Amino acid sequence: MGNPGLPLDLSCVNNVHINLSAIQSKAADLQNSRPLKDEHRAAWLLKAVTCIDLTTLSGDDTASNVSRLCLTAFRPLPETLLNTLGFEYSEKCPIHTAAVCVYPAKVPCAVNTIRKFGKSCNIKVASVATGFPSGQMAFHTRLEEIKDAVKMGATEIDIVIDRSLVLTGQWEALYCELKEMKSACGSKAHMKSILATGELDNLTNVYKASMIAMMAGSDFIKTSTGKEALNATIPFGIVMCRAIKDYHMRTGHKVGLKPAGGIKTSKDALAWLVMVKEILGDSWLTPELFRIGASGLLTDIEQDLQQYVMA
Ligand SMILES: O=C[C@H](O)COP(=O)(O)O
Repeated sequence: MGNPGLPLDLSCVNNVHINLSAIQSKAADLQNSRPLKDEHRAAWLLKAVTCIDLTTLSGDDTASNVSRLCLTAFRPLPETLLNTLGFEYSEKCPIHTAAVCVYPAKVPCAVNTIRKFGKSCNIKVASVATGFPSGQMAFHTRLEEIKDAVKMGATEIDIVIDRSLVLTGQWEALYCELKEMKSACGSKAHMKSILATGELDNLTNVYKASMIAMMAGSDFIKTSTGKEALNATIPFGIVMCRAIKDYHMRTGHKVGLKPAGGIKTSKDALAWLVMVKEILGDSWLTPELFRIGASGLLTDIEQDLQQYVMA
């Protein structure tokens, strides 16, 4: 299922150098590109909603706030607002977030709530794993955490990579760890690999870690945990999209992108959608290939849509 991966080929990473100023200038071009036409803004914001992995990853998470999160995933916008925009919540339930994302201990609660209220929507339950957010746990413990989350019903596992393997150039060791993690996910769960880009020192490492993660079978590559000092930025996104494009050209396989961490405004969300459209094309703008991991984005999208309908 998903990305089968490739045998390790270090030639994909050995002679790579990513030019920081070229990426910064691409990011500036994207920022200065023509704003979205007003008549398309609502459609893009609704698209963003359907691509959200609605997240709660707090030390004080409880069963009730996880259940509430699942209900919000099921009905992310007020019904009146949706109706004004020409949509409705129906049996087929077209407007819902792609997934909820929680700690492993909260997977049973999320699975039960989604089963009860949102089954027809196919909202996925994603669990972070492998010692999130630091990844600094014994390897066997990290693998067990994946297996437990899958057993409890998570169908997407957001693993964190061991950043020390990137910082010391141990690409083969990183590949081997990720291969074992992918196999711990089994045939039913997708693996999303969190690179923690803000801790990888430079953009060349971001490209290399992206490539290794895809070769090892990651179904998505994800920027950040939301806990690093520097989280999802457009320059990181550009480099990851270029790696995804190179991997696609080489294998024909489409790997997804998940920016996460600090994405809080509709403007941020639209910037990511525009960047993905520009580099990877429209076919990546679906929940199968693009997610936004966010705990606090929906409120701003709702306010933006309210203003849009009042204008
Ligand atoms: O994986 C998702 C992130 O943890 C969400 O980060 P955030 O709380 O900054 O939106």
